[in-house]
Amino acid sequence: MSKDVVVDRLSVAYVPGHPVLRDVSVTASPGRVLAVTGPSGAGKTTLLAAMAGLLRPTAGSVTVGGEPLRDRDHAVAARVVVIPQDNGLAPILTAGENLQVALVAAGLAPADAYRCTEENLDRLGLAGQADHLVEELSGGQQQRTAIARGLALRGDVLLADEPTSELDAANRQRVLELLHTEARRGAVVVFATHDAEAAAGCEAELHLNDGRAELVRG
Ligand SMILES: Nc1ncnc2c1ncn2[C@@H]1O[C@H](COP(=O)(O)OP(=O)(O)OP(=O)(O)O)[C@@H](O)[C@H]1O
Repeated sequence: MSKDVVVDRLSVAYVPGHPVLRDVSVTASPGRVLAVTGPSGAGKTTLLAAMAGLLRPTAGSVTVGGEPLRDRDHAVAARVVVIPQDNGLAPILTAGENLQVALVAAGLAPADAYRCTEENLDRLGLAGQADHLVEELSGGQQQRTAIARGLALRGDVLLADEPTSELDAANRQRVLELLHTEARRGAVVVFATHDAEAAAGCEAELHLNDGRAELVRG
């Protein structure tokens, strides 16, 4: 069965009566990259959080493979991987340990987790940083570590929140190519971005403005 992520007439409010997403509908499909664009505060992070099972809708639903998402545990079981805007790295661990811990927690044997960590740090140009504590990494290196961790988990759905915001031109290009590679292996890929050119390179683009959505392409 195709594992579409279907957002259907979704509304989300942090404060009752003040929705930050209103009646948003969009379908993200395997093999395609959906960019979520819109000004600061438009609701991009909120939409990704709802698609990750992190926020409960006030109305409407998010379904993955036809099943309404109940919570984050359900989303993890449905292999929905998140690369958060703040990177979500454990600062007391090294870059490598941040991947290994996540991979072992996801069920990999330690030897496989070690190999997968090396491979994915290398894909992000971080082979030399595996043993560095997160606090010893630059902002861009931290962001690439979080992306390496997200890719290593090989989700069926990959949700990335502004994954290129801290990157130089070469690394931005590298990360965009990797996101499209994830889609080519059959994942659903959704990323929030302020980068109009990156969004234009995606199969679909959803533009949010003040919580309302318009599918501008796809
Ligand atoms: N935890 C929260 N509690 C209350 N309001 C929140 C919370 N998180 C976000 N908001 C509000 O929801 C709205 C949408 O925020 P969101 O972070 O989804 O926007 P965004 O499009 O991702 O912005 P940016 O591009 O700046 O990251 C904003 O008005 C924000 O102030």
